[in-house]
Amino acid sequence: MKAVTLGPAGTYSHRAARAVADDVEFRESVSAIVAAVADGEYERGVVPIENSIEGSVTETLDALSDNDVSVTQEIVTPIRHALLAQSGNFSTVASHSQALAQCRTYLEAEYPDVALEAVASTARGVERARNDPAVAGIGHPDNAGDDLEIVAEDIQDRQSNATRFFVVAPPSERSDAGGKSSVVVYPNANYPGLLLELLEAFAERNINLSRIESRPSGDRLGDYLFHIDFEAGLYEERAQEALADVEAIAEKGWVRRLGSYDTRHVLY
Ligand SMILES: O=C(O)C(=O)Cc1ccccc1
Repeated sequence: MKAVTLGPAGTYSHRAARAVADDVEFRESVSAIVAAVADGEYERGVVPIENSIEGSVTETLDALSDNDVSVTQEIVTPIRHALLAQSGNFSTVASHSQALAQCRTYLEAEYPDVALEAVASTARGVERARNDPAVAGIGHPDNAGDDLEIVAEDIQDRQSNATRFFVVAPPSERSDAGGKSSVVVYPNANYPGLLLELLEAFAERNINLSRIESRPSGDRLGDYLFHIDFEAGLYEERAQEALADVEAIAEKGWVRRLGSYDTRHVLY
């Protein structure tokens, strides 16, 4: 199976993608990965959706509402960041914006004067460090190779740092089987109690929500769509009933069923 994920080689996304495919290719942005799967170029894509320290990856949420894809699995992995450089003497730290944010307190305490540079991925930051002695990268310690020093390990601000990835697939792969499901809801309406009604559709059927995120629709200020993850499979009657209610509430907008899936924990 051929999968596409965030590159170059060595990103956390790459490590997660290896658990689902033997053949992994790369793109430089989450939107490009989801679009490549929607276009049928790849059978699977692996994208970060949420981190335990930094929260949602908004680019992923937006790509999921803008493209017709399904979610076939979620992968949860621990994230342990290392600082990699040619020596301890550097003036810039380059990494993915999420990695820089996950190490914010450490960097402020240990390197208050360095410049922070957000690049497309952690592996891209490590590549910057490999090419420039004034730059350090933050990434998985395996990226050090023979030419970079591991200046510090486990530099994330909390010891427990986990990221959740979605495995995305073409819409034809959408499944109703699985312990969890994800939907995107655009009510295209705004009245007191709208969100309460959406939540009641699940609460009344004893369906636990594991996440709800609002994202601006992009059409006008104050207009939102909602990303909802819940702990039931779409094959279950209670889930079908809840979504029938949600669809009625969103009659002026739309509901996108990303599908049902199971969770896989990947350690590396
Ligand atoms: O840049 C990477 O390595 C990614 O895969 C994105 C990311 C960044 C920080 C934590 C988890 C995933």
